[in-house]
Amino acid sequence: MYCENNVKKTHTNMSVSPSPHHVVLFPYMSKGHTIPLLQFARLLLRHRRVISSSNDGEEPSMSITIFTTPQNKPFISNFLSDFTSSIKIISLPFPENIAGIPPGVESTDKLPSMSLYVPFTRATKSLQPLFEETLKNLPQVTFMVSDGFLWWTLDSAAKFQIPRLAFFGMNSYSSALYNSVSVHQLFTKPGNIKSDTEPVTVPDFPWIRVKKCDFVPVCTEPDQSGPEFDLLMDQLMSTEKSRGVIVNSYYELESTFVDYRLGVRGEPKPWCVGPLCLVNPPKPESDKPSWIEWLDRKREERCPVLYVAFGTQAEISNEQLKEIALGLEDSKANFLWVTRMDVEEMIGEVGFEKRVREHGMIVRDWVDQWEILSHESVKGFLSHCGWNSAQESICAGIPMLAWPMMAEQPLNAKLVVEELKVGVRIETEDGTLEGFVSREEVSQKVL
Ligand SMILES: O=c1ccn([C@@H]2O[C@H](COP(=O)(O)OP(=O)(O)O[C@H]3O[C@H](CO)[C@@H](O)[C@H](O)[C@H]3O)[C@@H](O)[C@H]2O)c(=O)[nH]1
Repeated sequence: MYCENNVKKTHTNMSVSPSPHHVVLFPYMSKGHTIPLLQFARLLLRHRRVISSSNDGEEPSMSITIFTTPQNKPFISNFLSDFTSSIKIISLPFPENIAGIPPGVESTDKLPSMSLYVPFTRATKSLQPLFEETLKNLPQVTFMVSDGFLWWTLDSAAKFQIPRLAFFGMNSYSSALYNSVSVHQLFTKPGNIKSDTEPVTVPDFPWIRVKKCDFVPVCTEPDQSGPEFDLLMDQLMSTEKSRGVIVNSYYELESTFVDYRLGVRGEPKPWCVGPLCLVNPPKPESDKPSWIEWLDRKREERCPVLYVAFGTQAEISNEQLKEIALGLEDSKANFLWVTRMDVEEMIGEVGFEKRVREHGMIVRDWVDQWEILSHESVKGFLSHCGWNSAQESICAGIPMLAWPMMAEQPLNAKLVVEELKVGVRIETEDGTLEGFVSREEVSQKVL
């Protein structure tokens, strides 16, 4: 890519490099999509250029403009607070008066329900006129990376002759399986399967068996129409016409599936730029939140800790939450549970936190998950297998209890359990994705 060429030039000639590249990033308004693109910004800024041959002065070989909306700007500024001189953040107002979406909600983790994903995502198109007005007045842009969900940014990029790369949060294993299942019409051909839970062999990967419920319904229902399907088509078409796809993963982790994707005709080239969690800067020792102090104490007591977290979008019923809480309590394992929910209130068990106080801590704040997974006390991760969480766990060397809940998470769980063999699957009672998980299943797998 551009940055590699530039670095080569600076190192071979040791002469003053050409003026820096200017990159535009436009993350989708969801933490699981925004975080890896911000990490990608960090990665780009690591590339240095020589600015003076006399004193070997260097500076980042790129400047970056990040587009977002007002409510998301503080998170982004905070995340990249050490790079203020090379990064500019521009807020475009998010539309109001969208049916079902409360005013001020500009990120999927704040949505009352993920069933609002389609109107929320469609609403982002109203940012397009101001986005283009702003692009007109920016210094020349070398390339743009925008989220695959923001399909309309391809048209904006084309208007200004900017090469656009699409960022997709999925790994190559999941993308390859989605592609293969679709090409072979494994689930969409009528009569091919008897139930959503029947295992079927994937023709391109004969050692893998998948179930219909491992895939989002919009991709497997024979009747392929409706607002969700139309949105998906817009996103896929715009990705197909892009210059490339940025993937937060690495070749060595899933080479068979990267090779498969490289061979798909008509698809833009995937660039594996991960694992992006490794660019996270170390935290200062002086700045310890209470949960890190708690983990420090567990290290002194030589007690291994299970980290429990289900990402930023999972929707868990009160009944299911109660089984998780009581399963963790029964297991007697030390656990650190990060959740936005008020567990006691939702499970109707006042005193739960006090009861488990000796071995469990529940945190409702935003945490630095990478810092937690990197802590010596953490020896396991009960996770929904969002790709960021799963890859962070792999990079930190922490085995997972894989409990997928939505999106491509069932495939991430298969990758973790069956291909990489670094996790154990939590099973629902009926084998479906939405099925119920008993407290016994939780406590037995934890042990
Ligand atoms: O208090 C918190 C909570 C989360 N995180 C981070 O937030 C990210 C969450 O991402 P992920 O684990 O992928 O979960 P989701 O938020 O559920 O991610 C969505 O986006 C992912 C990437 O596309 C998909 O793989 C998931 O299925 C989809 O639900 C991770 O980097 C976490 O480290 C924190 O740092 N602190």
